[in-house]
Amino acid sequence: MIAVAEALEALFALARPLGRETIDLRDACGRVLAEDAVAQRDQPPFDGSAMDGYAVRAEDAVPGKVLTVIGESAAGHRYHGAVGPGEAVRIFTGAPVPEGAGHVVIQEDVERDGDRITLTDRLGKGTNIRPAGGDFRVGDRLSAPRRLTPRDVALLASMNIPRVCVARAPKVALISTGDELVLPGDTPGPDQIIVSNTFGLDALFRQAGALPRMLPIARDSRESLIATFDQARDADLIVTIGGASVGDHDLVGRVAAELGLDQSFYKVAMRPGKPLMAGRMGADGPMMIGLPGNPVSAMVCGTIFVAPVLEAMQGLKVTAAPRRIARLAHDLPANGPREHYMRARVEGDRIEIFPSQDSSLLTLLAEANALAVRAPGAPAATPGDPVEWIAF
Ligand SMILES: Nc1nc2c(c(=O)[nH]1)N[C@H]1C(S)=C(S)[C@@H](COP(=O)(O)OP(=O)(O)OC[C@H]3O[C@@H](n4cnc5c(N)ncnc54)[C@H](O)[C@@H]3O)O[C@H]1N2
Ligand code: MOO
Repeated sequence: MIAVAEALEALFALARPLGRETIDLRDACGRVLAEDAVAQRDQPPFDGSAMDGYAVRAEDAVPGKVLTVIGESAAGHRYHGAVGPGEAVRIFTGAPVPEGAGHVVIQEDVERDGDRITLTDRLGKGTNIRPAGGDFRVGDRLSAPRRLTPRDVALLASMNIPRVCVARAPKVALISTGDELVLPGDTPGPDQIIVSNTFGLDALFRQAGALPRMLPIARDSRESLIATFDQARDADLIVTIGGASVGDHDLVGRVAAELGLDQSFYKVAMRPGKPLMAGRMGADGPMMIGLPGNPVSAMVCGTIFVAPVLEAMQGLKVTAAPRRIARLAHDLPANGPREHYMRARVEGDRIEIFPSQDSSLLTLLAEANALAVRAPGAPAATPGDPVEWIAF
């Protein structure tokens, strides 16, 4: 058995960065920017008004001043001309500030009578003018690599970048194994259950920017597994679920070896997740990660191992899930010899670790928002003790 950190290192060594592709900006959210995006223009492209009001010369922006309105500047339609002494241009938010103007007096600070305005004595401090290029300038960059957020998409749009170069999304073939499994919506036989973690992992991998494909459930036979693996040849990563342990029907390791798996490791000193395996299906074949079948084990291993691998494949920093510290809400017994990832809830800086950690319990899985991490052999802890945790 190897330690979690060693397993992660071995996985990162197996993960190969994928190529790039150029896609429409509307499809870019959640993808990883592979090349710096470069602004094609200044924003704003002109000195613009931040408010509805009157553009006046800086020296005319004094309480009590009486000015003559000579025209209008609206968003999309500038005033062609300059503002002279004693003059004002009616202006609206987003409109170009006319030449000569150094201040926009908001309309609430003005009394208007025909073409004449009188500035009241309430004039605010700022000029209400947004300088040209004050947001970004042509040539400014959004640096790669970076997972694009909806906010990034807004910025890229305003930089006039309709298509972006992103890392290709890793193709993940998800293989569930077991005679006992049927899909949600099917009618299970008396000894059957519904696949669950396959769907959880599918969602998790999508969040990590991958394109998972759920293959038909492989039955507990060599032939069925071989046929299913065969459908996964074009994947970047094959993730199997179940059949990883030592039972008579746990065939994944044996069949994968028969199909050319060059195994990197099998078994990790962690709880849950011990029977994890990984390797590559031949020199040019897909990477393979075999997850344990227990629903919690599969989701924990998906979070701790597979999601970071998917990030690495997309060119993001090669790093383990970040850990934070919270204060324990109760007593906790000493840990055993394996690193323990315990379902927990974090509220503020307080962590409550669930009393049952049975790796089959999906209700507690859904209830958790954190995995408390306990080092091998950690001594008993008491309320207020610091505990490391990972978002889950
Ligand atoms: N004698 C031993 N028995 C077991 C050991 C051991 O070291 N010695 N390890 C235990 C540990 S730890 C785990 S974890 C499990 C993992 O076993 P497998 O990876 O072989 O998983 P299965 O036996 O196929 O399934 C376990 C459990 O999970 C259910 N399952 C499987 N796939 C799914 C799915 N896609 N969706 C929902 N549920 C699934 C399956 O029905 C079983 O109940 O082995 C222990 N045993
Ligand atoms: O380690 Mo198994 O993964 O406990 O449930």
